[in-house]
Amino acid sequence: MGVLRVGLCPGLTQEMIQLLRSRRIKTVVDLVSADLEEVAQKCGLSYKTWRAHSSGNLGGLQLPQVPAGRSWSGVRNALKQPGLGHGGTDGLSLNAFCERGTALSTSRLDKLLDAGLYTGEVTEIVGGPGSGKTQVCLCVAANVAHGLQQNVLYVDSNGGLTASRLLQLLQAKTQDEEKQAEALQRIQVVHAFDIFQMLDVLQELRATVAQQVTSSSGTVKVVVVDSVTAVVSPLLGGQQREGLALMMQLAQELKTLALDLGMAVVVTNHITRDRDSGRLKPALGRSWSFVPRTRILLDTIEGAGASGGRRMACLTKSSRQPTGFQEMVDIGTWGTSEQSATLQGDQT
Ligand SMILES: Nc1ncnc2c1ncn2[C@@H]1O[C@H](COP(=O)(O)OP(=O)(O)OP(=O)(O)O)[C@@H](O)[C@H]1O
Repeated sequence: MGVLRVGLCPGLTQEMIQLLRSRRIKTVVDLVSADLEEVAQKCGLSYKTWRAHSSGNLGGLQLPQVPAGRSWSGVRNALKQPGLGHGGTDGLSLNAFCERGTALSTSRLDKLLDAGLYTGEVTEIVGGPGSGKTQVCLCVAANVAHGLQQNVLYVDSNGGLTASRLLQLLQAKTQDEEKQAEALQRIQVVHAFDIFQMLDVLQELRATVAQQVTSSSGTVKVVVVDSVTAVVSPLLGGQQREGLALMMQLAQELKTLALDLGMAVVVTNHITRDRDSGRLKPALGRSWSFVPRTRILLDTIEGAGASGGRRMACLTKSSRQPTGFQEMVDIGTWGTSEQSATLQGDQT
C-alpha cells in the first residue's frame, strides 16, 4: 500500500501530508478514493491548485486500473471493489486518473457511445468514402466548442474540414453571432498532410498542456484526427517496417493525450475488405485495431446511396455497451434539425 510521502508527486509537501492525515487520508488509494473537491476545500487549497499538485506519476507508483466510470463516484465505487486499490497494472498519473471516464455529450451518436465521448479514451469512427466520418467530427467539434464550451484541436489530414459547414452547424445551435464566434475560437484547426506533421502537432500539444498545468487558460478537451488512414496507409504494405513503427508512434501519442492528459480523442479510419473472408473491416490492420477503445461503423443505408444523408451507425467495439447496437442518423440534417432514431440494439 503506497503511503503518502513528500516527493511522491510534485508539490506534495509535509504540511499537505499532515493536513491529509488529519482527514484520514494516508495512502495513495485513500487519496484517489476521496472526493477531490472536498479534500481541496478541507485542506484550504483551490481545486485547481490541488489538481496541479496531484498531477504526476506519484513516484512511479502503480495506480489501480479502474473500470471506466463516468464520475468521481464511479471511481470511488470502483475502488471499493475487491481486488482493486492495491496496486494495479496501469501506471496512470493521478491527474489522468481523476479525469478518466468523463462522458462528453457531443453528437447524435451519444446513445451508442453510452452518454458521449469519454475522456481518457480513443474513439474511432470507421466508414467508407462519403459515409459521414468528417460530418461526425465537425459535429463533435461544434458541440464541444459551443455546448460544452471546451477547446478542441481538430487535425485535418484530408482537407475534409470546411469552415462554412462548421459555421452552419454552429448556426443551428445559436443565432447569437458572438457565441458562434466564441465557439469557432475554441476550435483550433491544424492541417497535417503527412505523419511527421501529425506527430509534430500532437507532440506540441502534449508539451504545451504539460507546461500549462496551472494555467487559467482552458486546455484542449477533445482532439479530433480526421483521418489517421490518410497519413498512415501510404506508409504500410510490403516490407515497410518503418511505416508500422510510425503508426504505433502515432498510436502512442494519441493514447498519451487521452490517458495522461485526460482528453477525449476521436479518430477516423477507412474500411477495407478482408482478403480471406471478403468482409469489410477497419483499415490499418491488427496492430491498430487495439488502439481505439470504442469504434463506430458508419454505413450508407441500402438503396439510399451516399449522396443521401441517412446513415446506419453501428457500435462494433465497446467496453460498456453491447456491440451491434445500431442507430440511424441523418448527417444531412445535422446542421438544421436534431432528429435521430434508434432502430435496434442487439448482442452479437
Ligand atoms: N454541408 C453539408 N450539409 C449536409 N450534408 C453534407 C454536407 N457536406 C457533406 N454532407 C453529407 O456528408 C456526406 C459526405 O460525408 P463526409 O465527407 O463526412 O464523408 P467521409 O466519410 O468523411 O468521406 P471520406 O472518407 O471520403 O473523407 C455527403 O455525401 C453528404 O451526404
